[in-house]
Amino acid sequence: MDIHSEKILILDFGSQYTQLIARRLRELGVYCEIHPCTVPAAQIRAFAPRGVVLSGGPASVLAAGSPRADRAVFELGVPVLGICYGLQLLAHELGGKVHPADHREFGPAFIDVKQGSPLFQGLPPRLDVWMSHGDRVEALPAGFEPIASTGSSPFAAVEDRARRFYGVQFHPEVVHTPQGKDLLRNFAYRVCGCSGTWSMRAYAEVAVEQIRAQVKDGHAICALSGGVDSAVAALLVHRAIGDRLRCIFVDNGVLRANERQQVEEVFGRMFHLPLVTVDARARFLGQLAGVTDPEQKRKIIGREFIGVFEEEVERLAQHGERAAFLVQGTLYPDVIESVSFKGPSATIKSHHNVGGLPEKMKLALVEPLRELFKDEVRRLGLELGLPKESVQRQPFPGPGLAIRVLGEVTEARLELVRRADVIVQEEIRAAGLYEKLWQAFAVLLPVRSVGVMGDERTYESTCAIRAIESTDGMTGDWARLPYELLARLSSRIINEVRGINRVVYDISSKPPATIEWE
Ligand SMILES: Nc1ncnc2c1ncn2[C@@H]1O[C@H](COP(=O)(O)OP(=O)(O)OP(=O)(O)O)[C@@H](O)[C@H]1O
Ligand SMILES: O=c1[nH]c(=O)c2[nH+]cn([C@@H]3O[C@H](COP(=O)(O)O)[C@@H](O)[C@H]3O)c2[nH]1
Ligand SMILES: NC(=O)CC[C@H](N)C(=O)O
Ligand SMILES: [Mg+2]
Repeated sequence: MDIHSEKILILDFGSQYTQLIARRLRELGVYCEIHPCTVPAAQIRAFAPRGVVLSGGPASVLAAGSPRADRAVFELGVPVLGICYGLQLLAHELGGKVHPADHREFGPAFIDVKQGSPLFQGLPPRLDVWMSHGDRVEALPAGFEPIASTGSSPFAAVEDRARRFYGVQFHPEVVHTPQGKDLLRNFAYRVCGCSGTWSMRAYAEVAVEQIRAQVKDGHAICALSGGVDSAVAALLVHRAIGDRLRCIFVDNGVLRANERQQVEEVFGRMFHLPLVTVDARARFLGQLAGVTDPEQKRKIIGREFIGVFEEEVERLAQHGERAAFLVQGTLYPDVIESVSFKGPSATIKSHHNVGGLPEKMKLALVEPLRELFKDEVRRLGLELGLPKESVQRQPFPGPGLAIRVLGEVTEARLELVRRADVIVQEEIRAAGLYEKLWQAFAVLLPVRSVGVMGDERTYESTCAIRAIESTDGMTGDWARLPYELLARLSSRIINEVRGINRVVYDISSKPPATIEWE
């Protein structure tokens, strides 16, 4: 079965919404990939798309050096949909005219649709849309006709039906264009001839076959954290190669309450995954002793993880098991971030990175989730029988509580944040908010303050609560938790966790703050 026979190529010109185009198409059961607009023609041909989408972008096609796609896209004989900058590029490249508009359009607008185009089939004659542009198309290339207009622009949507080229000035991929998904469905199904064969079930089958073909012999190791990504990757690989998989869970001493027991329970006893827990608490805490700098903490943890995995590979070798493969839960956003059209970005914090592992240990990578977004991984997890609690688990960073204990990481301070975190988890769940929030957790600050409890003076630690709404962790807003919930959190933590006498709520969004405090 080739679930990749219906593929759409998205060329990225730097729009903030490019990923949304991919999500919408995938929701429609159409496999697609985002590539930088600079991708060479040979690669485009090899990808063999059923259609191409040109994304929006911040540049103006009128500016010298603004991004272009290889002209081969227009010669593939497949449909093209230009969105915003993509439309302007179509017009500019094929002989039309683009100019800065007198009236820039930002925000909601409506378009009047000329009936008859496959792009608008089944849609009403007037549509609410979302605009965000300063340039506009003033003259169409030969062969093109307008198919929708706004009060201020006659070319809100255009087509060259013979060549199957389409362009829209608005953004069908954003939720503020309520029927945008129908338009994208029309493009994918009616214009490109896709039928929506991409599903998580089909994906799982194909992935399992591919893993079998890749891991023909030898063992594969997988660092299993109990998080969604590594769990789903491990389950897929286990399906493919059974007990040639060795999962390694590291108890690094900075886990949350009961985390080790839960992971062993779910993956060992429930899924019969061959799981080894390495008790490395002393090793990690020993190395972290006295360290307060966040980057240094992260680097130590990354290094110790690698050390533990190396020792495990060595131990397997002594038992005659040659580990030749490393399973990683790399997701599609991780992949696109490294190939994006946009330039390299500054290092904000070093995410503990198991990525340092393979080269050093000469293991081939098995990354069965490389094509998926987080919500797709969650659906795949359900498909593979992972319990709902595991699938909906909020992300938990590899460096664990070490980066949620600001200042020195000691057993005593870890215990404070652990106990506060249990209360946060309980109350957030009880309020029915766990799945709505990207993350909610407690942070122990290196600050003591004066309080009065039972007529006694206290001078104890401060705990901050972080609750964040986000779709991908890249940006986020602090959650407007109900006051009653905040009150309960504060009173429970202060009453139940001896050593904390003050609770504060973090009201910073990302950016400019980050989600974790270190
Ligand atoms: N305690 C641990 N033991 C073994 N491997 C770990 C541990 N913590 C993290 N890892 C490895 O680091 C990788 C990255 O961690 P990350 O938190 O990004 O992913 P995850 O834990 O699988 O999913 P989630 O993002 O939902 O927490 C994990 O996929 C896992 O391979
Ligand atoms: O596996 C991980 N290793 C790390 O080193 C790491 N640091 C942050 N995070 C998680 O990533 C998301 C974004 O976090 P920040 O806004 O703090 O950068 C949030 O979801 C964080 O919990 C990590 N995950
Ligand atoms: N959102 C976009 O693609 C904008 C395209 C172009 N930069 C303009 O302002 O018109
Ligand atoms: Mg994790």
